[in-house]
Amino acid sequence: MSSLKRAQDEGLHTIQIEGLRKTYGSASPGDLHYIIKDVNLVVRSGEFFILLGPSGCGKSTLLNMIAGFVAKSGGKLTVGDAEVQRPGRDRAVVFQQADSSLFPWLTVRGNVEFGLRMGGMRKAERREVSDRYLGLVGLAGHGGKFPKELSGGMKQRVQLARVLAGDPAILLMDEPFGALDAMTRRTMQKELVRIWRETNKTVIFVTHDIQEALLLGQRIGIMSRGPSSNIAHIYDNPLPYPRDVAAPGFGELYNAIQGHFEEEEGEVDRL
Ligand SMILES: Nc1ncnc2c1ncn2[C@@H]1O[C@H](COP(=O)(O)OP(=O)(O)OP(=O)(O)O)[C@@H](O)[C@H]1O
Repeated sequence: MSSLKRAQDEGLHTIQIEGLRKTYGSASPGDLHYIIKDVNLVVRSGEFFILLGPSGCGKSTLLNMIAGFVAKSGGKLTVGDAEVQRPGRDRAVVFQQADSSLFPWLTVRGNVEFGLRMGGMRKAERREVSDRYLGLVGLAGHGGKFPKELSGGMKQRVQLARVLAGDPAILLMDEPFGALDAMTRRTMQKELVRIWRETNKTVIFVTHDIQEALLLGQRIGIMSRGPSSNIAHIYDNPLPYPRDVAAPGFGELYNAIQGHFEEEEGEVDRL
């Protein structure tokens, strides 16, 4: 049994969030402006969880807090037994803009191997790992190219391969396909599901696209409109993988989630 699989079985990478809050600078305690407030959530090891919500509600803030990039203002946030206080090798983030995360002076292979080289891994082993992950993301044979020679979708695959090469237990994905054209996006969604099923990683995936949420996630956490946003409702998505928008049940779930947002909009309008 692999160490990741064993860790999952033992719940070592379960993410537990209780009463989590984030506020940005305020002069007096009575005047606190909460970005997120009282967020409660448990994400199980190996789960594919979606954070879905309108622009500006705090999805990236929450993801970055789990990553350890953004400090909490209150509440509890643990991975396994450990309180999250800083970034860790068990968690890695895939950003929307691959451009800003890839080193333009390194080849595709150089980018994928960068973290491994910094970690002191020997060349032959690095080569083995980068071959494996470039193959997994469909980039075998492109290792010698530079980022500027790649399409947007290919760059995003390199970013994913680099993150996977570090073998984090938890993948935190912040609208990773948001900048791609519709066809490439669909291909990447399918690839991600395939990779997730092959690697058993925990995925938390941020999107504001209901269709994307339904194609990917086992559970979909709906964030309320900010400020003081929290997870207002969680939808289970039991549809079998690989998924298709035409699958029975897809439309019903889509309508339920859309209805949820329309109701919330109505409440905002009535204020
Ligand atoms: N460093 C910061 N200082 C002050 N306010 C911030 C900071 N970072 C984010 N915010 C505010 O927090 C709120 C939530 O932002 P966040 O980027 O988390 O939302 P989001 O749901 O990911 O949005 P989008 O879907 O548009 O990316 C916004 O109102 C934003 O202006």
